[in-house]
Amino acid sequence: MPEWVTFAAQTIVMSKIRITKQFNFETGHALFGYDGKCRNVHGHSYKLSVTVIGTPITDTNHVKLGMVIDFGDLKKIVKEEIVDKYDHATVFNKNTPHVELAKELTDRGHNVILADYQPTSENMVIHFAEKIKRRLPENIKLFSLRLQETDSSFAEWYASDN
Ligand SMILES: Nc1nc2c(c(=O)[nH]1)N=C([C@H](O)[C@H](O)COP(=O)(O)OP(=O)(O)OP(=O)(O)O)CN2
Ligand SMILES: [Zn+2]
Repeated sequence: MPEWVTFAAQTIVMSKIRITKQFNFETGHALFGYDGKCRNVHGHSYKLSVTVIGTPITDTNHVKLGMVIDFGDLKKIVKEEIVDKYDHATVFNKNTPHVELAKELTDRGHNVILADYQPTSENMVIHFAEKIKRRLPENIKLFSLRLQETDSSFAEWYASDN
């Protein structure tokens, strides 16, 4: 085997790599008790960036050779846990009188999510981190999440901070 091939293989074995996939979903929410316009029911085109970290597979017989995780497998997890649930749903804090509004909307056939927290981007990104972490294979770690509410506003979760 030429020397450069050995060198390349050794370099790949040693490297931890971060993989990011981005998602979009449209979700309504209201911040009960908030002292601004976001106390009203309104919506956002949320953008979620999911970054995981791991070592690319080196087994030459593995169908996922060279991948930390197949982007498609990461997409399946995030779609099932978050996008498919939150897209075109409205999130309310179930610990507030908004629970009545939520019930009325649900009874009328609307897609409502009752959260156990105020649905700020901070709390939503914490919740999403827990949901994604539970679905990742043992050897792949959630590195960070970035949840963007508007062009100028986003919240980030980093494993290293928590
Ligand atoms: N720390 C947080 N502050 C606010 C949140 C939040 O989740 N965390 N959420 C809201 C509103 O839901 C909404 O996102 C408004 O955000 P804001 O950036 O203020 O949006 P604007 O369009 O008013 O801001 P521009 O600067 O005009 O883009 C409020 N605060
Ligand atoms: Zn908002």
